[in-house]
Amino acid sequence: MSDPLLTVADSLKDRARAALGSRNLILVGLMGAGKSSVGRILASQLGIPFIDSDHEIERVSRMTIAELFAAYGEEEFRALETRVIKRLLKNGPRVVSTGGGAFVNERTRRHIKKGGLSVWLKADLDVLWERVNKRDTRPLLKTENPKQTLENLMNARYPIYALADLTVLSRDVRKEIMADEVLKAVVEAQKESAAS
Ligand SMILES: Nc1ncnc2c1ncn2[C@@H]1O[C@H](COP(=O)(O)OP(=O)(O)OP(=O)(O)O)[C@@H](O)[C@H]1O
Ligand SMILES: O=C(O)C1=C[C@@H](O)[C@@H](O)[C@H](O)C1
Ligand SMILES: [Mg+2]
Repeated sequence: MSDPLLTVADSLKDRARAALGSRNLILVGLMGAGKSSVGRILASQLGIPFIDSDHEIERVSRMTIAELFAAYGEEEFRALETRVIKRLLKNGPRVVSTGGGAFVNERTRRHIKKGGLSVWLKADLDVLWERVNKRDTRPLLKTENPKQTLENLMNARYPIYALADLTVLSRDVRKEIMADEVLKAVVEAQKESAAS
């Protein structure tokens, strides 16, 4: 006999995959929200490719994000990020995890809105801080008081991230559970748009 729990999980993946069609699933949100790690799980569950825009930027430039910021400054980095994300979204369906500032940039946001379904992984300050303070690779957090900087970024960016199509609360639960919550949100959104 088939395991009823497995059947439910399979049908969630299948329903989310069907709801997505040829659209990309694009994760946005602050550093540490889980875009890269949850994105990878989502892609494997949906059976579609996963791409992380920060990794792609590092691959094409053959520099780290920190080196790019140091050598060219944030403005040049954002221009490169816009171009890379525009290209990544051309061949859906894919799961695309974006850098923390991507959706805040108006041009990049336009490409994301056009390129698929955007999901904001929203987390509170303590969850984010617990996750990001373990590594010092993030140039924007190289300040006197990085936790305060993170809070300032939250205040400035949360109203913009809220423009994403869907919002999923990123909590301190396993990444697989977070991925399931994203799949459920995708299915629910599809049901709502079919009903309207
Ligand atoms: N649900 C979770 N539970 C526990 N740890 C998590 C969870 N999600 C992410 N993490 C951990 O938090 C850290 C940051 O996650 P991740 O790199 O996925 O975030 P991000 O949103 O891609 O950040 P960035 O914008 O800096 O790339 C990683 O060490 C990851 O393993
Ligand atoms: O929040 C941000 O603006 C950033 C987040 C990272 O993903 C990188 O894209 C870069 O460090 C900038
Ligand atoms: Mg990431």
